Amino acid sequence: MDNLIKVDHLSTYFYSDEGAVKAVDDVNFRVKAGEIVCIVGESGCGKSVTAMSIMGLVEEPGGKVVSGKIEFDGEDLLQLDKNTLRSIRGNEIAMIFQEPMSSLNPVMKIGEQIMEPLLIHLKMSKKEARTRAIELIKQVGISRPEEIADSYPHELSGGMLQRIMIAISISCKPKLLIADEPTTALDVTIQAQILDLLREFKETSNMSIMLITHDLGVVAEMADYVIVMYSGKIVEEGEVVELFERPKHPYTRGLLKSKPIINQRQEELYSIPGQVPNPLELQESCYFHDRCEHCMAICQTKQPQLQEVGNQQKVACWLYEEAVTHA
Ligand SMILES: Nc1ncnc2c1ncn2[C@@H]1O[C@H](COP(=O)(O)OP(=O)(O)OP(=O)(O)O)[C@@H](O)[C@H]1O
Repeated sequence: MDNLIKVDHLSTYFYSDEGAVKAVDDVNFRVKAGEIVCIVGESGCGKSVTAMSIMGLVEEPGGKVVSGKIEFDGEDLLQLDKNTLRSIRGNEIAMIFQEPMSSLNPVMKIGEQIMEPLLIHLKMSKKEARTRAIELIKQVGISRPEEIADSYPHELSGGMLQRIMIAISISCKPKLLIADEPTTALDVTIQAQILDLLREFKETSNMSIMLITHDLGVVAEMADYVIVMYSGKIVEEGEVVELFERPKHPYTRGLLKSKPIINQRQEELYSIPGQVPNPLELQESCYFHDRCEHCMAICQTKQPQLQEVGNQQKVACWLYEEAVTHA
């Protein structure tokens, strides 16, 4: 499969009086055509900022993509002017956010909001766009589409609004859909329906999806490939089955251990001890060392690099250094 997007040495920082936060720090990954890549990790590890960097939504002077390349369909998005990037955004690359309410315009009818990208990017006439908007509402599983098209966002439930966001995001048949915690605010049944919908579109249109989540249940169900982030860095990545069956990084293992198991009564859910380090106080060390039960002397003074440990799995952890150097 070809790479649709290739992110190389991406670093995005935020600046404040207290210093620079390396929200994304030298991150490399690929998303192939028709593949679902999940980015997983606790809050604050850089998942959303990775997505915002791809979308060109990191705003200076507070934040800045300080280095790297984001090759999409052979072009470096970071080198494009604002207008070209805007024409790619919402058209070839679309994004769904966690809170549909904050992405929709409260005073504009649903139908008009779905029509907008069709008018702008696909240059449809108003009549064509309206017909297509109604089709899209139907396609995301909402009945009475005409009535819904003439409603305002506050008249719809959270699950319906997220379906509308999906309708908007797929309206121009994007090659890449970035979904940032698209189901976190929804109850489990609706969550499953929304995930099914995303998978269905991926399968029928060969769209690639970059799915950001902290929920390993969602990862297990959706991902082809998984990227685990911690404190702005990728600490492990691999094919979903491999990563779930043979997790290497103690952080990944901790995340998996804290995942509830279906049909099994658990007295108390495990949680990784400690907290994500303050991004302003990161030292030259493995950032996970003070939460890690396998911490060695080297982990406290030197940062491990991401290395291949077989079967396309990569890990940044000193525990595997020997296996790597003797391989
Ligand atoms: N606009 C901003 N200004 C300053 N710092 C920011 C900004 N946006 C993100 N950050 C910082 O960048 C780091 C990474 O944040 P990011 O939102 O990418 O995390 P995340 O993994 O997506 O977490 P969550 O699941 O909570 O969204 C955090 O330390 C965060 O505080």
